[in-house]
Amino acid sequence: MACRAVAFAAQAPFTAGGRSRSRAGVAHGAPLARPATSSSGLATQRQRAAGRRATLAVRAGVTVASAADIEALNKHFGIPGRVDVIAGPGGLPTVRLQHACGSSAEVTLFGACITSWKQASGDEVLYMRPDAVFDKSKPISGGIPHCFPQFGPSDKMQQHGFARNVDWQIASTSADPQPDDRDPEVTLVLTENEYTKSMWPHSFRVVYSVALHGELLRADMRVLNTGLKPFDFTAALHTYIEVVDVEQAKVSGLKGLTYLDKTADPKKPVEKKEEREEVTFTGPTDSVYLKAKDYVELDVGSGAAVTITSNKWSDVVVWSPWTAMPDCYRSFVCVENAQFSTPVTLKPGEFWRSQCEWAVKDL
Ligand SMILES: O=P(O)(O)OC[C@H]1O[C@H](O)[C@H](O)[C@@H](O)[C@@H]1O
Repeated sequence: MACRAVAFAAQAPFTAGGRSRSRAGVAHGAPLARPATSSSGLATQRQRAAGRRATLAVRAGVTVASAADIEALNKHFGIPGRVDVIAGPGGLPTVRLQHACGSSAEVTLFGACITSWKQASGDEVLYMRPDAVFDKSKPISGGIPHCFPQFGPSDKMQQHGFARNVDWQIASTSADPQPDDRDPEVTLVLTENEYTKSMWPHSFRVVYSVALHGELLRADMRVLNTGLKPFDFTAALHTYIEVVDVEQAKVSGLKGLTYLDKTADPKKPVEKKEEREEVTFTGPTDSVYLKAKDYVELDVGSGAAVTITSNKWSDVVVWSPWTAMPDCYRSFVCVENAQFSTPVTLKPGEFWRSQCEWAVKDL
């Protein structure tokens, strides 16, 4: 693991001094997916969608966040040029991280969703579904949304839990003062409120840090039981990755694992064994690989792969909706780190921590 950013209280805005120097990236110039909806096409789509939703939000009298709110957050937490609070998609307050090497990432406070991760070349790695909306009427459909405290359907709460459907708070921002290693980072926090308690009667704190280390994206999630009784949870980082075409995409690192095939009925999965060296896509796919290894790779079909290295996430989910989403299924695959097969039990005062790193490599 590379060194962590030194925590830097953002109340005193930090302007990194010293010479500016980019780190060698993971895959400078690696050719990323360029499907029919290319990265630039996607970005344009996203801006258009954002514009549409902003208009709707005003018409409906919904205030996503005023410019003054965003300015105040930026004044408090911004580290100019490295960590900036901006009006993101649909005007949602969004933290933009920019690494000295040219890479960037964006995280919305609504849902703590990583909506964008770009390499230094400007290539977007993540995928935003065309039906994504940014007015808080539903979770953001794309990027890396959270599933917490529930992965999948539940009788007690919405599919995949409430974390992707509520506002998180910025706890801190940082940038490493070492001139060679300026990892911009934001830490977001979610705690219980009346809404979460109506579905899940527990006191908790989720602390989620997102950082850029060169072109590599890093997420660190901690869940703390702040209440007086134990609770169980499941979770996932529901990562949407853009591919050239779903039929050219391949996931490796899953051979030999037992998986739950949820395609027929998510509530009654069928247990199977993965015999394939590379998982390819020829129809709807919804598989939870149990006790997965800490490394999987998604070949996006352009001569590049997204590598996913994790720690403490027990399972990997591979999902393609296929023609159930006719407008977009060809352009993405979800490869998700999940904690599903063994729910985590936390006693009062206990915490669980998991980490994940995404990088791009040439094949
Ligand atoms: O549409 P969403 O609620 O975002 O869920 C999208 C998908 O997420 C996961 O990958 C699950 O395994 C699927 O069963 C589910 O359909």
